[in-house]
Amino acid sequence: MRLELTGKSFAGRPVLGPLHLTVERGQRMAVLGPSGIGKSTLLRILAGLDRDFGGRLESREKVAVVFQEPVLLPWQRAVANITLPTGCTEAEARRLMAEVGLAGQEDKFPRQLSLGQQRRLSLARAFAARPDILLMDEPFASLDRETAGRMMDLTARLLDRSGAGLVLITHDAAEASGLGAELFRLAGSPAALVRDERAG
Ligand SMILES: Nc1ncnc2c1ncn2[C@@H]1O[C@H](COP(=O)(O)OP(=O)(O)OP(=O)(O)O)[C@@H](O)[C@H]1O
Repeated sequence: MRLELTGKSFAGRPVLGPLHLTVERGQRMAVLGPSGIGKSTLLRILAGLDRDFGGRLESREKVAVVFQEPVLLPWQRAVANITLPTGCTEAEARRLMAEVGLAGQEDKFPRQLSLGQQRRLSLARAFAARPDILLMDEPFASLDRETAGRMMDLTARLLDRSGAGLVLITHDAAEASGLGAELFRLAGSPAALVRDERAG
């Protein structure tokens, strides 16, 4: 996908741009930057959730989004939280649930799962959609270190296997490097995207 952003404003206040971003299958990039700089806004634009911007988004790829808070259907069991939005088979949903360590939890409702389990469920759902590009908005924030580490390993494994590309929004450069992502940083006002020097 390719974004040529000339500018993004909220109520006349410029937040982003101009900036260019391209990401393809197999390519991993992370976008860092201070709170309020526009990281989530950029991700929403890439996801096609915000079309009110100047410029052009060209995207032929299939995209899946993982938000910081798992957005699940509270009245549906875990397995249906994967099959209903993605159209994948129940067997595939169960296979993915096992892969993210949720075997045996298929018939539980989201409220019966811990936050870490809910996040793994939303990760399984994202991969069930067979995306070309996975967009993640601080998916490991507010998890304890061990759970965050396991989620990262899991994400890396699923990315390796599927060949999907990644745009990861994060505050944490170590997390981004751990996933093998090229580091970019939003900086300035309105924010531009610059390659992080640590990326080498
Ligand atoms: N729907 C909206 N209406 C008006 N202003 C908004 C809206 N969404 C975001 N903003 C503003 O745009 C700027 C960028 O917000 P954004 O959420 O993209 O930042 P962020 O870098 O993701 O921050 P954080 O790291 O804290 O999540 C902020 O100043 C925010 O207040």
